[in-house]
Amino acid sequence: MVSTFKKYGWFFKLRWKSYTFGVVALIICAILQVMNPKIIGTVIDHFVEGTLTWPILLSWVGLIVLFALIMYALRYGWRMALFGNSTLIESILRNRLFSFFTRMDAEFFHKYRTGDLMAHATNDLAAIRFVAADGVLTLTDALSLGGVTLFSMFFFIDWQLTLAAVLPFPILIVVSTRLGKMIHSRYRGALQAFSSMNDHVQESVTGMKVLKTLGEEEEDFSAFKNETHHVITENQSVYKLKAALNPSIEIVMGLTYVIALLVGGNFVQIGRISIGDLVAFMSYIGMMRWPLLAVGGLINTLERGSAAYDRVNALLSYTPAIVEKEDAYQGALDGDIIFDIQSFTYPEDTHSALTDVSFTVNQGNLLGIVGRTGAGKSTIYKLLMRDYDQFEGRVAYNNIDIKDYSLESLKKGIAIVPQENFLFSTTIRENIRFGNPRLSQEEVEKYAKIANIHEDILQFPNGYDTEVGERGVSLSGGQKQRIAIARALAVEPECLILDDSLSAVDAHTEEAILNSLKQERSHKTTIISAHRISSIMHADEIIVMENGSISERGTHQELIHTQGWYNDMYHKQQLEMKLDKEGV
Ligand SMILES: Nc1ncnc2c1ncn2[C@@H]1O[C@H](COP(=O)(O)OP(=O)(O)OP(=O)(O)O)[C@@H](O)[C@H]1O
Repeated sequence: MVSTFKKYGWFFKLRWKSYTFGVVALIICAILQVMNPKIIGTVIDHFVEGTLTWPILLSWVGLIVLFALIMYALRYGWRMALFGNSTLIESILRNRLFSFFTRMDAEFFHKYRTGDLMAHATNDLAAIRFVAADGVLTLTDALSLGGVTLFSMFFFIDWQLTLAAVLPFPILIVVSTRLGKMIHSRYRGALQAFSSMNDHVQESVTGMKVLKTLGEEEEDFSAFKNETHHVITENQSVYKLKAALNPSIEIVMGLTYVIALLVGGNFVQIGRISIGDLVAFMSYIGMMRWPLLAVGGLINTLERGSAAYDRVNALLSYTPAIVEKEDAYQGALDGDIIFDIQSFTYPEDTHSALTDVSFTVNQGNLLGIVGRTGAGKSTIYKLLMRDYDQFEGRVAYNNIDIKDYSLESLKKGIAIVPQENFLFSTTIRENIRFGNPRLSQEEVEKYAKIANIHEDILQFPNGYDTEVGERGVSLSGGQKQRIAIARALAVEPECLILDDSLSAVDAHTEEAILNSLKQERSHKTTIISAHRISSIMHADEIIVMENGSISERGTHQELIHTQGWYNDMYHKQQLEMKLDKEGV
């Protein structure tokens, strides 16, 4: 219990004023609450002794009403204080987690599944919030109400009677601690099951089109039912223990009542305590029920919060493989690119993805990369962007090692249009100026024109204000690609990489885009990879990749005069185009 609250220490320090107010208010409430049985006992004794008068009765009732009003105000106060804090800790951690996600590298997202990360950001944070409010509230309430009640029983009624009545309480402490530990370990299992089910939902919804095309809905649904069943059984095992906790408290309470009645009745007979005292004592035992019951609830809340906190913390302590050097070069990235890799192997892979790949791209030049799928084209881009560090060799811009640059300079200097492009659920304008939100409409249009998408956008119902993404218009693959190109151009990158990003546009549009790119980016470097030779044939240099190595290199003219893969591919594609035109 202490260890759980220790984890939250930083937050309690941050909000110490409201926590102090909340805790003090709870304690005052507890003190006022234990006054009532004592007042009732006193009134009963007046009644038994025949000394009860209207003024006495009214003054005691007036006191009860006054206490009730004060308690109302205090309860309102502590609720506001504690629950306000709990939403704050949730939002602090949520922001921390989100900014952490945005800083993570490719390896991190390769390692963690999206569903897991979603479960951290929702379920875990809710459990943490619960501790910061309900946990603190229950602990303070249980301790103060239980403590003040025991104190009153001990000092205001009879200490021997109190000792006799609380004899069964240690049993309860042992039972609840044991069950608490078991609940903790089972709860971890339940969280993991939920996380895995979350993954399934996320993957199935994202891949619904594929599922339907392959007619796999039934199989996927039955796999999902298994996962749900697993979540249910894991949670049931938690509830079984929780269910055992409450009845054991009832047994202890019953025992306490029996002892209090036997011993207390005897004390009344021998004149040690009054009848009013015995009635007050019985009420106090009733008041002990909530603190004792709360212990069970508290264990549960704390275990959940603690498990969730550990999971979020473990995630936040992930150290990215890509770390910026202390005195990293902050200047803009420019100049020639030197790519000289002797070998690169993906983490957790055994065979090398790139072997002896060397090339230089002079500033302002266009490099074309072609090759079969899986040949290593995208891997080159990942190293050019410093997604991975553990390669043998060197990557440099303007003769400065890529590892010496600040991550910000790299981010600003390189823009990639990946094969699978992604548009955000917002307007086309916002998508284009995503990396540069201050762009004016004229500038946005300029980049849309270079990417040859301006005319298409004007045809949409709301022009640049048209929403895209899940709730917006459906765009063709080629339109998506061109908007993604405009978005990359809008950051005016020193190095623009088009990773097979013209595959869905027709040959005529492709030519137009390449021509405008050549004009607009004559002083900046562009790298294009494509399956279609026409996309890169005008490049200053073309390299052909095969199995992670360069198999051919040169200009288009040079390559079509060698008897290699490039030449074969070029002629094959020329023939296909010719047949297409002839409508064969
Ligand atoms: N994250 C990764 N972990 C391990 N291996 C990977 C990873 N990404 C790619 N690979 C492997 O590296 C090799 C090169 O892949 P890469 O994506 O660079 O090929 P590509 O030429 O871009 O192919 P395509 O034209 O189909 O995109 C492939 O064998 C691929 O399976």
